Amino acid sequence: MEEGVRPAPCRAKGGAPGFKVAVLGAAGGIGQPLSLLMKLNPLVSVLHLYDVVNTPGVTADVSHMDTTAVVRGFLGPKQLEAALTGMDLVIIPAGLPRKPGMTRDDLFNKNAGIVRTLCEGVAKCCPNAIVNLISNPVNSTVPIAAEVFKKAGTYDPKRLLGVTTLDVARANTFVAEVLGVDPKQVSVPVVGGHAGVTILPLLSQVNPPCSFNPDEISYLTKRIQNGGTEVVEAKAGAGSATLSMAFAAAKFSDACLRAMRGDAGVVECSYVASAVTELPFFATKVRLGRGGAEEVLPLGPLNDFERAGLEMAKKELMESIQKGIDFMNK
Ligand SMILES: NC(=O)C1=CN([C@@H]2O[C@H](COP(=O)(O)OP(=O)(O)OC[C@H]3O[C@@H](n4cnc5c(N)ncnc54)[C@H](O)[C@@H]3O)[C@@H](O)[C@H]2O)C=CC1
Ligand SMILES: O=C([O-])CC(=O)C(=O)O
Repeated sequence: MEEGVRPAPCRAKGGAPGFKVAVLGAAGGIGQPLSLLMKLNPLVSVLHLYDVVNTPGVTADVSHMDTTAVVRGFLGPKQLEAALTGMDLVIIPAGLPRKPGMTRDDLFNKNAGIVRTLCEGVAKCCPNAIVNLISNPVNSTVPIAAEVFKKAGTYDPKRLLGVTTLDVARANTFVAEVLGVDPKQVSVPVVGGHAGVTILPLLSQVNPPCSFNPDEISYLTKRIQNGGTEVVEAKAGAGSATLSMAFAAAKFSDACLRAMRGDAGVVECSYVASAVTELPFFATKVRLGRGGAEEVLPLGPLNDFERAGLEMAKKELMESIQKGIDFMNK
């Protein structure tokens, strides 16, 4: 038998400056590459990896990367509180992914309870942490998290952010393909929510300014709205987007960390508590700051096609939000 790993005889000099970040669901399809990417982030000094399975292996593996962050693993509900205590940022990709033929809402029954439990842990152990919520259906899980925090008396709407960065990444990629340019040069605002018609790309507000013909608008809108389903079908039962999602989550979390450090002008799309429409939650551009979503930015001018899309998005979103709130108040 191989010898076990004994603790290193450290000459401790105190912790490196930086933020303490936890990934909940760290052993999953998103969790593993996301943990790797967070270990690469120089703004992270401590990285806690929590899951109900397999975290010892993932932790041992990621911890051997010679980057600054100190990595610790936590396994199962008994270790949730230790995983969360003292965290500045909590990223949550825990929960079931879709299989072909399912909608994101079909995940509600399994994932609502998982998100509730994990957010109860956040409220108890790191009530001031900023939360990046990835678990689907995001349109409902963010309202669930808000209700958990309200019940615990810790709710600050600025600190709860639903991650919709993958919609923006897809929009940038597909628009760049049509325009024949590098996706890095393209910025497409995607508003609304994170499922089907609630994903509303604002092609009239693409930066740098450009125009599309009706065929391009129809193709791009459908492809962006169906990006998740495109991956689910291509994976044919083996899950949903994991690598592009880990990339998108790492990008969004890095933006949160830079804003928490005090960088100015950090703006990302995110699904947050919002007064931009009559709905209590909505994704738009938000200005990130030390306290999270410091300012929710307005929608900007919409064309007729986008206004019609907004009405469809709001109808579906309203039901998903109410379903999340009802889950917590039944
Ligand atoms: N917001 C977005 O844009 C996207 C969201 N997602 C969602 O992210 C979630 C995760 O997707 P994958 O990583 O592909 O799934 P996965 O099944 O590969 O991994 C999920 C992980 O969560 C863990 N888990 C389950 N219950 C838990 C609990 N109570 N506490 C902690 N961990 C728990 C599992 O053990 C597993 O390791 C899904 O709900 C999926 O729909 C996926 C892609 C994009
Ligand atoms: O489609 C899914 O189920 C996963 C997801 O949210 C995405 O890839 O956008």
